[in-house]
Amino acid sequence: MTTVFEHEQAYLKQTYQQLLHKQTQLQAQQTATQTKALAAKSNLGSDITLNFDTDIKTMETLADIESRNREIDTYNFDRDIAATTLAQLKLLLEQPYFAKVQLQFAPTEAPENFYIGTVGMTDENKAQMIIDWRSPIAETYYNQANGPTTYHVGQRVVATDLKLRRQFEIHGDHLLAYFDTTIALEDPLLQASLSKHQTDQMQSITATIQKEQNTIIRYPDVPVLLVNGIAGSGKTSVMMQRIAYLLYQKRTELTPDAIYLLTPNPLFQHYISTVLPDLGESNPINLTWVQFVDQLALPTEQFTPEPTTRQQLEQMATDLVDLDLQAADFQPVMVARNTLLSADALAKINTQFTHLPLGTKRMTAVQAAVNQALQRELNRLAQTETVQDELLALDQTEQKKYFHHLIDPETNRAKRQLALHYLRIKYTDTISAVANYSWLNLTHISVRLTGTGKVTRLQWLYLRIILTGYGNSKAKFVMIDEVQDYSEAQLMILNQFFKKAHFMLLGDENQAIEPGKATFKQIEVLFNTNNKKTTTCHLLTSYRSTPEITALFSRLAIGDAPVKANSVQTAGVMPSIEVVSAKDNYGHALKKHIAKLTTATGLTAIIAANTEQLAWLDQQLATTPHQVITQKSHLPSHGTILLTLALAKGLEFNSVIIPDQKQALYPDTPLARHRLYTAISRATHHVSILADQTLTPLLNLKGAF
Ligand SMILES: Nc1ncnc2c1ncn2[C@@H]1O[C@H](COP(=O)(O)OP(=O)(O)OP(=O)(O)O)[C@@H](O)[C@H]1O
Repeated sequence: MTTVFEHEQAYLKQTYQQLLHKQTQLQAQQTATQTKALAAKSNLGSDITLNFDTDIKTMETLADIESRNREIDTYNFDRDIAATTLAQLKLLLEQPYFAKVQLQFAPTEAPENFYIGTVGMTDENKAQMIIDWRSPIAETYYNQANGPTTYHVGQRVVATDLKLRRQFEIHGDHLLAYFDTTIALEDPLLQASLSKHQTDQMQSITATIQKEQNTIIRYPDVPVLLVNGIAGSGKTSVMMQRIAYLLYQKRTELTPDAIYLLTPNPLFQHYISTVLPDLGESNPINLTWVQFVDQLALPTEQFTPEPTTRQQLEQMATDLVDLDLQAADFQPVMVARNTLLSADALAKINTQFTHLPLGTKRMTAVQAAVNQALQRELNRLAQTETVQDELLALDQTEQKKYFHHLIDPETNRAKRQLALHYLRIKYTDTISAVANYSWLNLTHISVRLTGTGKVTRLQWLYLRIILTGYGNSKAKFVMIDEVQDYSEAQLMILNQFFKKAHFMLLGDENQAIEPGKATFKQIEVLFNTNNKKTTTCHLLTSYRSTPEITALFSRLAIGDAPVKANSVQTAGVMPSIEVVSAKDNYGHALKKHIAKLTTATGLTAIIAANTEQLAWLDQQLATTPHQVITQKSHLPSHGTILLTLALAKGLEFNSVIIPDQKQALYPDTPLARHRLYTAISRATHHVSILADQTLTPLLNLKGAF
């Protein structure tokens, strides 16, 4: 009689062979398509007679080219589909699936097996061989409850009976182990995954997503989803899995370029960059706040560096309604070095629309009038002898540049049309400047509105948004990780800039390490605008840190509700807290800790409170091997690194050393408490806190250890 293990191993081998077979077939098919596409491309030149002598001939030639291009497009489409499937097969050949559920849909029916993998795959007969972890049926695996259960197919709830929930450890076609599981805390695959050493890049959590995390990943599409979770509870992981889930669920309408991801810094961007490709999906647009603002190419005005408050932006919006635009609030529109519309003329156009409130509606109306004037001017210029002579004097290269073919206008009308086309290209910059409201002097308006002679970058940007409707209306989702690091003003801007997008905001108030950032209450109020409602979810289990480390950082947590943090990691070692006395050498003690914690695998991070402390530590460690990590670095896979707390945000390390040099770095203030909480919670297994003579009062945890 075959054992369960033998049976599963045989099934795995069979599935693996099917995957290999499919791969071979697709590769052959792809080569054939490529050959056909190449033949069609090379025939394009020889089969088609290029004739641009007259308008009619030109149209016929273009139609011919168009039909050939369509043929090539079809080949390209087939090739792209095959390439996607081949990429999915590559993923599956590493691990065909990680779990199986056995479901019985009716007492009279036999239970059915469903094998769950990173992506779904059908066999030669189009029968489902592996189901995607994001498919409705896979929900039964993540619900983590054997017996009668349900899953969702759109709005429909399907009832079923989960007879078996089996997890696999698989490498290629080798079954290493299998576990039949019933409840979350006994999840052996989770324990196996957590006990592995952390790598320099974040890993996906597909096989071990926990129930509370699954609820968020599969949460219905709501306008604003706020995830409030303790350190290491999987917020970033959940965010990445939800992106993959949304891309699967909305695959006919959502592409990665309609998803924006706001992350703390470039080091973190690199850290998470392989998660989605490992799930068979492309990365969305990933920006830090600084990159977001930079790509908006704001003018290089002298903005005041003072922080911007929500109240200032709100006041600006209120005052704008009553503002009477003057000539100085406009900038002339120039065409061919001549003034088409002076500032006075623009102010006059504005007065025609004062029945509309000052804001996007009024500015759209003014813009339409400005655009009409511009088009009239281009029409007029197209009829002038100067422009027509300029047109006829274009050499062959220039003609191809402007028209993609050579021109030979036979009638005046044809000449005029070609001249207009030529002018529209020649003055593209002017046309787009008009479309981008360059005729508004936003700096002048913002200075008038603030009334202080000073304007911040955010005030300027906000004015542009509320006055001209500036923003990105193509983005469908905006995910903001570490949302506690954003001020109310920044969030107001993001909310208005991405006005059509749905938001997912993830953070931990206890990790707000800079002053002046938005609280979760403020975030909720701020996003509860325009009939939007914020839905809040909580994550209270730490997957990163051992119970001992989780206990230490959760004691530092402050908030409305006490943090009921727990850890699913197996027990580890107690954090070490050492106070180096005046007669001992602090640098020497530090090196001793580094030597103890640096292992062949995993990273040891020395987290400096700020750049000054980092420079000091770097000097102290001149003879100890370590790497200073900057924004542009990539994390090494092992060894000792030195980095600031700001850069360590969102990352994790096997061991963390927190040098509390001179104790003043972590005084008893809420902000210092957040900073220490954040630093400690970066550790998975070991924490060493090393104080110079006096221990921070924050760690005066009587009876804690
Ligand atoms: N369900 C899970 N299965 C396996 N590992 C998990 C799971 N959830 C989280 N982890 C692991 O726990 C660690 C912390 O996850 P993550 O960085 O996503 O948490 P976070 O809440 O964003 O952390 P922080 O806010 O402290 O930066 C990661 O190593 C992640 O892989």
